[in-house]
Amino acid sequence: MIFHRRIMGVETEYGISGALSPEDTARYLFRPIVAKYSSTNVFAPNSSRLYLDVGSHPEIATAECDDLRQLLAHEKAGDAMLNDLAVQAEAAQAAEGIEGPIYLFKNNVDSVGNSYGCHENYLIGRDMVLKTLGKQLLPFLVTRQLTSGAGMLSATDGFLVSQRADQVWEGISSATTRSRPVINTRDEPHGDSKKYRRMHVIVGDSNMSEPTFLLKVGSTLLVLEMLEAGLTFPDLELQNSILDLRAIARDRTGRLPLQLKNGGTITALEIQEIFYEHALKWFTERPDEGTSRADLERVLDLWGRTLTAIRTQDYAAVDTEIDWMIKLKLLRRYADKLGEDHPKLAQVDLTYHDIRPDRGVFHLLTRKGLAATADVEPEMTAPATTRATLRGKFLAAAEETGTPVTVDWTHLKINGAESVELLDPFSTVDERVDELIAGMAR
Ligand SMILES: Nc1ncnc2c1ncn2[C@@H]1O[C@H](COP(=O)(O)OP(=O)(O)OP(=O)(O)O)[C@@H](O)[C@H]1O
Ligand SMILES: [Mg+2]
Repeated sequence: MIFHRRIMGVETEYGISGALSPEDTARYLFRPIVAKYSSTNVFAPNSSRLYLDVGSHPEIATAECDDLRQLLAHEKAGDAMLNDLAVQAEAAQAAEGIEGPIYLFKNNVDSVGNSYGCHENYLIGRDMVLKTLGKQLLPFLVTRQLTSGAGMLSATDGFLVSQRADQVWEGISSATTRSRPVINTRDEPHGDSKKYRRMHVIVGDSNMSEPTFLLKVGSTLLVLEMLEAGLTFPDLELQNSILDLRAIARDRTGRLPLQLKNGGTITALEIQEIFYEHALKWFTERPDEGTSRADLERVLDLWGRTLTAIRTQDYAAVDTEIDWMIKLKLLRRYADKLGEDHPKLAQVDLTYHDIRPDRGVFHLLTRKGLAATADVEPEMTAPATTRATLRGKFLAAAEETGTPVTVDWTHLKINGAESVELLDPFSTVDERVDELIAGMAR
């Protein structure tokens, strides 16, 4: 089965810091949520999930989206919601005499080396053997950091293209996400398990740059479609994906030879170029469904320009669009002024990811025209084109009528009554939900 219109969602974990310990800061952050819902694990009005997992990293999992731009709008809504909570928490702390800013970082590694994720979820058909698909996808995902990494200064190895490259330990695994595979095959479809699977990609970096986010997810959507369509690719299986992942992060030229399983070598840049060339052709054949042609065209355009920039080692054509190149350029400016070893560089590396619009370095670069945007506004209402709209309506009605309810990705329930199960993430109408809502109004 080929999903031209595909359900997808992105989970983003944020780093937190403030005057208090991360645990205490997170407690302040979630105070308004706990006051309203008596829980730190809730669904927001736009149908996304907001929660505090172990390790005090606030997380937003976007609602089910079926369009690339919509997904970015929901991802941005996550930033906006958490930023609001941080502003409130700062005020609450100040009122209690605890002075100092609260920072939320959309990055993937903290100053002591703990890592937290940005997971992508893609719906695929039950007929796909996830292990086989994963094997074909792995070379793409291992090398995708060249276009989509967020970049970081490592204490020992200089500038790395990706934050997550050193944090992933396995290729494909069904164990918990804590073993950090590139692809997690845990069978939790959040939908009809006879029809669907949910592919859980763990290897990506969180992106500050909107064009980079669109390229990261958009290129993956195109590659997934091509694999579902059974297009034949050369055998790109790598002998040692995880070592390669680390090596690629350290090689901005993309030219390091990687060992192929079936003999011979290939470079990361060549792997991306193969997928890109196939995608160009696929784009002319695929039906115009799901993400718009205009948006996919932009993805392909940026993908091609980025690969050219890496091939020529002249980043100028994309260094306002690709996260790691935007950051590298900025760090070089500081290094020229202050020297390579100046502590300010690590601080800039971190504050690049500060989500506060009036303070974060990335946002500053945007205002100066040094980082491009995709002109997408945060979306505070549920996606109208997926199951998320049903959850959104249900939550809105519950709020309006003061009805206590419990929801998750596949269930809507008025407390004390039977729950309604929504197994089709593509479905936007359901009489049972209408009845539940009508029942509330009575
Ligand atoms: N059928 C589906 N196919 C693809 N993605 C889906 C589907 N249903 C839900 N999603 C998305 O999957 C994500 C699930 O996020 P959540 O944080 O709850 O992940 P999880 O892997 O189930 O749990 P956890 O992070 O707690 O381990 C959301 O972004 C959601 O939009
Ligand atoms: Mg999650």
